[in-house]
Amino acid sequence: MGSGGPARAFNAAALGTEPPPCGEAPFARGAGPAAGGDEGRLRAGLQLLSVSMCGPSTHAQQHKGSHSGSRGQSQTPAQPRAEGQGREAARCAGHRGSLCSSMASPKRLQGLTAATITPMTPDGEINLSVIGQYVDYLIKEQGVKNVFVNGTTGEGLALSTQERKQLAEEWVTKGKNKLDHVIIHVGALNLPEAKELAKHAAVIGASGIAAIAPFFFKPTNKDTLVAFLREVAAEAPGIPFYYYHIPSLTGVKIRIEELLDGIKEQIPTFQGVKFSDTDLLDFAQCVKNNKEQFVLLYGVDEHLLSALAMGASGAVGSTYNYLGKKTNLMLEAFAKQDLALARQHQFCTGEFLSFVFKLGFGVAQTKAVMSFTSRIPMGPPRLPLLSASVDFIEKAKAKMDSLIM
Ligand SMILES: CC(=O)N[C@@H]([C@@H](O)[C@H](O)[C@H](O)CO)[C@@H](O)CC(=O)C(=O)O
Repeated sequence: MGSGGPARAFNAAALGTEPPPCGEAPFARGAGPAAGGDEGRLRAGLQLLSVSMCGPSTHAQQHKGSHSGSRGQSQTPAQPRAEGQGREAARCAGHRGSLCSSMASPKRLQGLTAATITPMTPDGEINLSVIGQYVDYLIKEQGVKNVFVNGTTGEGLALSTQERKQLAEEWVTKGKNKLDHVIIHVGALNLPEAKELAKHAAVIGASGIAAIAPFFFKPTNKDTLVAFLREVAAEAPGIPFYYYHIPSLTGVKIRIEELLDGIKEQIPTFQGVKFSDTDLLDFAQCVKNNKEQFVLLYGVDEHLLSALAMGASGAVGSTYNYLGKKTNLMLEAFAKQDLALARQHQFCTGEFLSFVFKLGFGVAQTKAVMSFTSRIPMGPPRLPLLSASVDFIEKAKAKMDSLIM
């Protein structure tokens, strides 16, 4: 499976194949042997793509009895033991034991990562009581074993620092021995808060941290952005750092190709980018120049197949909460070079999103969709976001039911 699967030439003819309807069984069509000579073009895109479902080792297997004090033993070259890791381990030793069994995983982040929703009670408090159920749902129902906590979908910037810490702790605790990666988004509008959250994430044993660029007072060039990120990353010197690029929301449009040039010298724990943008030229340049060094995770779910063709290492997004299973089938088809089938799965996600976009779709509506698909109550969003309407929920549910069987 994945890059280790039998080499088959890219089926150029399949490019013109009409995809079967959304509900058709996987691998029903287009899986025949290849005719075209474009194998090399896709091979690059396949090499680092490994479907998360196919990864045999679980966090539990990798870390039986481990503690962050011994984390260095299992690191890959991509995660060098950073200076100051001992300091972090020492901090961890002083922290309450149950959280300190370290989520840091020697496995590179790949496959699907769900950008988690923050469950809330009807009166708008964060609802930690359903996180355990949420973890089990993602694994069992969606085949997703990585989470990105307190990001956009998680309303991270609408939460207090205290709430963000509580959520981070709950995800690490409930994900222990179950999830492969718990990445905590620690970005904030001010440096002290981002640093505090980064330090906290390291202490509780998160597998990695990510940060957006601050977006009220914005960095105006690469150097100021790197200076900000460097200070944040330095608070968690033993775990990977990912830059969260989402220019549509931050307005910070510094190109990632430029950012990555020389970044490792500035930020030793820099591991990759969560690329939530549609500039596939920038994305492709990042892959071309840095694929072996960095994890390049794509964040526009409806365009994921295009990013896979460009060589994405994996994806982080909101729809993997409820369309993870479908998207995993797409990754699997892509890894098998069955482009027609991969496209069929992408079209399904696209059909749902295209439908809900017309109704008005954002984080609030994502919460509603997740509530009816998972049957875990996600509650309302926090102001200034408003709850999805009953009309939206009925229409979105009917559409989802027509696509997923
Ligand atoms: C703007 C936005 O919310 N983008 C989503 C996508 O998953 C998005 O919901 C999806 O592609 C539908 O447009 C993610 O990139 C956000 C994300 O990963 C996060 O919650 O941090």
